[in-house]
Amino acid sequence: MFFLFPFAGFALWYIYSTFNYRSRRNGATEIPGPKGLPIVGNVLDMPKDSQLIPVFNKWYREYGDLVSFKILGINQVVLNIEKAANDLFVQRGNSYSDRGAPTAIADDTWRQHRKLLHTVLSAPATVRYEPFIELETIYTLHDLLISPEKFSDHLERYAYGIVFRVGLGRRVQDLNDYVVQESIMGVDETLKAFRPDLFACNIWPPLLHAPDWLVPSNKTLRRYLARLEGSIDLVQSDLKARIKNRSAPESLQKWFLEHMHEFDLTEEHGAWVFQSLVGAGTRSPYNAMMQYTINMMEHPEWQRKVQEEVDRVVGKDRLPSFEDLSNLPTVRAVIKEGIRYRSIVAEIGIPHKLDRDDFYEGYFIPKGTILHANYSAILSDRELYPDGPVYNPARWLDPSYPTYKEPLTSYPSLQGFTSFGYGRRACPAANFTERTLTVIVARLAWAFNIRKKVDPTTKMEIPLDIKYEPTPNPKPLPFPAVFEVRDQERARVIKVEEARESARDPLRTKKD
Ligand code: HEM
Repeated sequence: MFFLFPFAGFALWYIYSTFNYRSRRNGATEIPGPKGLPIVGNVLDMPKDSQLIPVFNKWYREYGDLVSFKILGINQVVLNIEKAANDLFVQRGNSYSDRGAPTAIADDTWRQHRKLLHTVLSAPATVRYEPFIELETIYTLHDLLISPEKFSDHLERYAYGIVFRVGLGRRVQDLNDYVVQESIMGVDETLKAFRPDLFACNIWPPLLHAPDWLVPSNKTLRRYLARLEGSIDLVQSDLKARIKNRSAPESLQKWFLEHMHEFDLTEEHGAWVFQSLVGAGTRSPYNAMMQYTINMMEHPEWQRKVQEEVDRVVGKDRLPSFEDLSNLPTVRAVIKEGIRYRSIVAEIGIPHKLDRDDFYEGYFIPKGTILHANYSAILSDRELYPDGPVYNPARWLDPSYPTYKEPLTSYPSLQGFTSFGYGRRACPAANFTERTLTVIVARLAWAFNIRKKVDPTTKMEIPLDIKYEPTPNPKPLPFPAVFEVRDQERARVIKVEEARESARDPLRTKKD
């Protein structure tokens, strides 16, 4: 009997909100979009096992710059042009900055979280961690030298290695680390929760209290949150024990615990902030490195250009370092274009939720609407990107393109780039990402040729057929690639550096 309550509640809410909506709209036009079915809306238009981008792009072609659809009575809007994303997410950021996902932090403390994130990820703060970052790159080059076929694991370990070392003062030796495994699970589940059609309680919060047999995603969500809390507790108590016995190395979380009085946050909040750093700060850089791998195989001419630049600036006898980055615009261009290209083929933004009724260009956008920036459309805009979806790093290096900016010692840069989001929810780590990605990519280009695998029977290169998971910020599904050290002298430099730097690693334990 009780299980009928959510249904009855839903029906009443649906009828009420339909009538209420008409009066609030006050004669304004509705944003055009595909007509859905009664009650369920456009649920059936959502592809269960593939990406949302093709659906959003099809609607863009059919309905225009702004498209609206509904999932179980909740309005959703897709923004297909930069102007609309800027006008709403940036100019009216006060009202368009909620997340609206069950795993997102929903209370008002997120503003304090942002303050903390901006403080710890600011340029001066991260410069302190450059030696740690270089150390992680050396481990990665060494891993790739020893077992190049596991390139995907090594690049993922780098992404985790950086955030765990800098953020939490933990070393990640491999992906089997328990806390890393829990984080990978956490990131996977969080990203699913940001899809408009998964996690029923995301769409209609009272369903969180429905029985599991009725809403199976509730069980998944509870299990995931419990595991996540367990791993956060583990990291936090481990760190506190090490602070107490004075063995804790420098890390952003240690810094927070020592400066907590400057923020209106508790220890638990702080722990969640650093969990969000792991959640948000591992998948995207890993994807960017995988995209670099794919692009170097698909565009060997750009691999040659990057290697020529790195060799000219750095030479053969030492690894590229942070001091070289301003002289490596091609490396930065290849990274930025890779992120743009990936956003076009595989990423929608993380949704923003509107917290009041609003009117925009004659349209009514009701309170509670979930808005998605369609990066694929925005980053292929013909005015800014004349050759649209083509992978072309020259657009950042050649004055004939509208995206070119000088001086090349600073540009291309990831600061303020669309792929990092908009307004108050924009990625706080563009600078941190820029530095951690540029140094690893410069070192990868210096050390390895990346090429397609050759079929031993036909002796022909195996063509790439890259597919992505069906979530926002998806991982590419496994694909083959060959990482080949460029020459034995470079292999020697990597081995020498690894031996020297790992001996100095403050997080090395006796059993390593
Ligand atoms: C290629 C690398 C990266 C890309 C493309 C990227 C992109 C994004 C995007 C699109 C958002 C959502 C923005 C919005 O809602 O409008 C975001 C949020 C966030 N990113 Fe990044 N990011 C990257 C790397 C990182 C790294 C390395 C870290 C941390 C070390 C990080 C930490 C965060 C955090 C904490 C948020 C949530 C902010 C909030 O909700 O208030 N990101 N990022």
